[in-house]
Amino acid sequence: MAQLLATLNVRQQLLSFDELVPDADRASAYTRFCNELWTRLQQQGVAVLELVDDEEFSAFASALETCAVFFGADESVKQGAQSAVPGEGYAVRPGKELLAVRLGAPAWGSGRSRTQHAALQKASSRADRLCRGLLCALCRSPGLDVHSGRVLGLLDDAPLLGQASASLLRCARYSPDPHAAQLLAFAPHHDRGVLTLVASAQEQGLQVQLPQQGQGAGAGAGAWVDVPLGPGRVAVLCGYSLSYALGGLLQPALHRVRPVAVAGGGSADGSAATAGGGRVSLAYELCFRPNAFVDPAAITQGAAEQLPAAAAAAGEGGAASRPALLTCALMERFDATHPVSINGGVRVEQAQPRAQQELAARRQREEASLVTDAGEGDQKPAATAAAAGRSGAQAQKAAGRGWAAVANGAAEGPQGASQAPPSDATGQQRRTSLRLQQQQQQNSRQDAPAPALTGTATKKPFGTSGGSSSKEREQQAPAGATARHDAGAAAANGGAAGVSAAARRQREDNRTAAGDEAPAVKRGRHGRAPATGKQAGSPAAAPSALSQPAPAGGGNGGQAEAPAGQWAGGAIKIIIKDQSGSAVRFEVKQSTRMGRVFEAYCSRQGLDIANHRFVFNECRVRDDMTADELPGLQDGDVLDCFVNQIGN
Ligand SMILES: O=C(O)CCC(=O)C(=O)O
Ligand SMILES: [Fe+2]
Repeated sequence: MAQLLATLNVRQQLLSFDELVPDADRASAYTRFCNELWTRLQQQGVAVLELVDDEEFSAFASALETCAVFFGADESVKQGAQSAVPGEGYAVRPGKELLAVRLGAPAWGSGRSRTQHAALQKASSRADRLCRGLLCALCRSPGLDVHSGRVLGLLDDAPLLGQASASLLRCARYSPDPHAAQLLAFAPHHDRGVLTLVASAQEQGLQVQLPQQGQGAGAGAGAWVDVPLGPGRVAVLCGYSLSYALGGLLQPALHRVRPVAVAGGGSADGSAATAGGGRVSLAYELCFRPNAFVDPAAITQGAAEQLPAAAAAAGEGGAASRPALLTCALMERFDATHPVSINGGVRVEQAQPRAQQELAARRQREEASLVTDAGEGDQKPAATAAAAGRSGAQAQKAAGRGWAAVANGAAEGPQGASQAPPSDATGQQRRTSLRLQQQQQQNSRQDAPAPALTGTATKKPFGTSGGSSSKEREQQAPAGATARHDAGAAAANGGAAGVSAAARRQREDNRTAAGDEAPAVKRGRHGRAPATGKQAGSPAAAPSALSQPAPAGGGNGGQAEAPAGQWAGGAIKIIIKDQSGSAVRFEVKQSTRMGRVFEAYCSRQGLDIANHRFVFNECRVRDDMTADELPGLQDGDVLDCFVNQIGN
């Protein structure tokens, strides 16, 4: 079968390699494997591994069965799969159900749930081992040729003793509903992690878009192709974190899931793999640990000779222009450049009644001292506009926060890594190209029936896909935005929380000014709303002016950057926007603790604050920060509110 030619036999060429004395033949077979893997990821965005007859696949197969049984169980069993570990648990999303498990996390539920948890842990552990082997192979490939420790050293130790790993196994059952078949089951997205392994008993469903940028871009660029799965096969996809770490030498794979008709009817054949109907899949996402220091320049230093040219071809300036970042800051960057969750806009369940009451009382007390007003925002996701319009200097400021975290002692860096804050001189160019890429991706999402992956890795084997499907609609992926999913976010961002915990401030500001009517939010340069004349160090910025309504759209002469003394007058207005574009405006003083603003915002919007995070200049804003601690915050600036979703 043609597809088999495109698969890589892992048993012979990867897993057994390290166990055997590498004679010359084996060594060259291994080198070929490494090269094939690298080339496929570069040219196709995906490699399909053949695990047939390999006991490795049995863990995946039994985990797929376990998932099918779980998804076929009644609600009480599913609701029992709740966990205190961030990002874990069971969730229902449009067109699918999801179950997420973190390697090393304590079991949830009891009885059968525990057995299921154990089976999923076992599959995670196998997948983790496989991912590490593949990562090692990529580093050893002639195409890259860097010491594998530079990348493997950014992962957490596995298994961790009594701790949940940053890596995550995400199980999905897609709806067997024929109406849902009109929609994409998983909208196009990048995975945020390092590598993702996908397994499914069904051959069809997963599709990848052939790279449009970088060395891999060639014939058929931008076309959607089927990734043939089924028993014994595992797809390997490059995630955002690896792409960043390698300075863009590999592009993150844009992939999606088309719904496929899978007959229900349970386990008449003795297999539960189709219980209840619908395609079942496993996606193991290997992630860097939250406090790892990802330094693309250090990682790719001295790599294969063709890399400088490849980096230039990657269109984003290569490793040199990618600042070294902690994983948690990298994840904020991911969120800011992938503002739309593929399951976006899902309101999370309300908190428990008692906790809710307490929260409400506290909010009432605090809200009395905050002025808010709702405004109509433009419908473009704020982070996209901000990311696209930000200057290199601003991006550098944002990157600098990663360094601040290092100073707080939460970070580690590879030996010999440069300790100077990196520059981001081409940030603007990179973001522009990113936006272009996103637009191109969006444009090409209407492709219809895709060719399957075939051929060898040494040539670009794919033709363009023809036609377009008017039936196909994407779920919740507005124009201009590349969708993301939030797997791994909680764990990775947990590092940010850890960084912040020590520094909680007690000084709070007390009262802010009286309310005013919300003007429509307009963005000026750098994605900012026009500054008003009463602030930003203008002569009018006197304390007495604080109790006056802010003139809407008043000018400061188009000044993009406020003078350093902008806080001298005391307060500015900021805007918080959610992913739908609706905006709420707040007036804050220098010493206002941002947590209070977020609580007031969530209270007003009926949101559970525990499930939301706030981002300014691509970096998460911690609750304990005061307004003047947000570098560059000016009157009219927009903070984005994102939903932390469970397991996807
Ligand atoms: O179900 C699949 O085939 C892929 C799922 C996926 O892309 C993900 O979980 O990130
Ligand atoms: Fe994915």
